[in-house]
Amino acid sequence: MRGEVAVCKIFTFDAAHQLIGHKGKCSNLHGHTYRLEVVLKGVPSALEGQSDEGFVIDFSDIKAAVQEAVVGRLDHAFLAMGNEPVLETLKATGSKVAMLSFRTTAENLSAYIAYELKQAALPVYSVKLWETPTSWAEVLAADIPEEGPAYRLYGGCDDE
Ligand SMILES: Nc1nc2c(c(=O)[nH]1)N=C([C@H](O)[C@H](O)COP(=O)(O)OP(=O)(O)OP(=O)(O)O)CN2
Ligand SMILES: [Zn+2]
Repeated sequence: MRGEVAVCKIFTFDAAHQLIGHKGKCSNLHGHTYRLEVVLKGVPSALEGQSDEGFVIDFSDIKAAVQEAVVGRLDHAFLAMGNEPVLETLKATGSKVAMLSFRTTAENLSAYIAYELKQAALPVYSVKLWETPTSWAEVLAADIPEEGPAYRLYGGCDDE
């Protein structure tokens, strides 16, 4: 839309996961320092003299909203599909688990994050999730179906 500007806030979080059935080393329990790039788009506020004048959205408000909606849940957690043998032990010993109920690929995680941020009423344009310094997945908010990301067709969500 005319006059729109994109703004981006970057986050990092640490998490563990295991891709059961992966043909390579990612079938092992392992961890990543994920880098999350959240891009929001909108027309900068024209409200003269207001705190938000000239902002699409205050970076500090993005930080708080993204932390609340996703990062707090994922940081220092085991990202679980539900089929990982280690899951019962983690639960029994009180370790932090984010029960996502989808295969925890970068593709699915970026779709999950974009969907959650949309649900939190943020004007999300895209979400890019770096799993390693050389691997990322990106989802455009406009490409997420109304009923939620494709992983919901073969997995549930939020059944912690
Ligand atoms: N399309 C996808 N492929 C892979 C995913 C994924 O989410 N989507 N995930 C993995 C593993 O989780 C793995 O941890 C990351 O794989 P990779 O980039 O191969 O990791 P490396 O440490 O080998 O990275 P290099 O920079 O190439 O050393 C696997 N595939
Ligand atoms: Zn991995």
